[in-house]
Amino acid sequence: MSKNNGLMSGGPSPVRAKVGREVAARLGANPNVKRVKVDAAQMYTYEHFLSEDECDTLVALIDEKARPSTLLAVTDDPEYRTSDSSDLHRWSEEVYAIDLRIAELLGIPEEHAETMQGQRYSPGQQFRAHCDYFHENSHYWEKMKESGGQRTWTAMAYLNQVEEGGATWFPRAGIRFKPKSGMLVIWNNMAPDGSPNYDTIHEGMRVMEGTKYIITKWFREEPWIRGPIPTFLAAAKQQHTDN
Ligand SMILES: O=C(O)CCC(=O)C(=O)O
Ligand SMILES: [Fe+2]
Repeated sequence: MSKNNGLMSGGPSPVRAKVGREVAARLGANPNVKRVKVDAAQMYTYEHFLSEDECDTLVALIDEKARPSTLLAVTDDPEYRTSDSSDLHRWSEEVYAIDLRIAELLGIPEEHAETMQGQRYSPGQQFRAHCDYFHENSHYWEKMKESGGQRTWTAMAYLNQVEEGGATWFPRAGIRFKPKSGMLVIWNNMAPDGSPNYDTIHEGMRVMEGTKYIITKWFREEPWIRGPIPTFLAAAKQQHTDN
């Protein structure tokens, strides 16, 4: 029986189950990565994954391009997601380098990742409880299927310390992360059998004081980028792999 909220978000999948095992094995072998002690989901942290300089650069890029955040799901609650988002320029030197590092850390091809998104929360702003995976009975699923299918893993990094509030809370898994500059939190949105894991439901809690900045990267089960990546970047990628 898949663990979901009764809405039947999706069933088991051998492909997603395999990604779950492979990424977990890779993260488990990395001495910088800590497994979070929860049973309900595969969840990890990597402290100081981003340097202070990288965090500052990303904060500036988010400020440059911020627009009100959007939602795929329909909700009557105007307070559901009140943050600002910004789609970071994937092929810019700074963003691409971080993109690659995250993909290599997880061992998922970079092409499977959506464009990195930045989020900014001012005091009073929040992102209420939600799951990152797509509901496969929803109106948007057909479209998502064409662009890489289900979201499997999430990697999210805090770019600054927040004076008060703004923790990421997983109420069913029973864990809460306080924003810590440069820390990456990684989790598998799928259960071991590859079905959506409702226990990964989480909330970006209301910021009380200060501004919260994060980046989020969602990985799909299939390539999200269909075309070839720009050739000058392919060269950069080669160099990166050689180092
Ligand atoms: O702001 C947070 O702590 C969580 C953000 C989040 O869940 C998301 O962007 O999907
Ligand atoms: Fe989320």
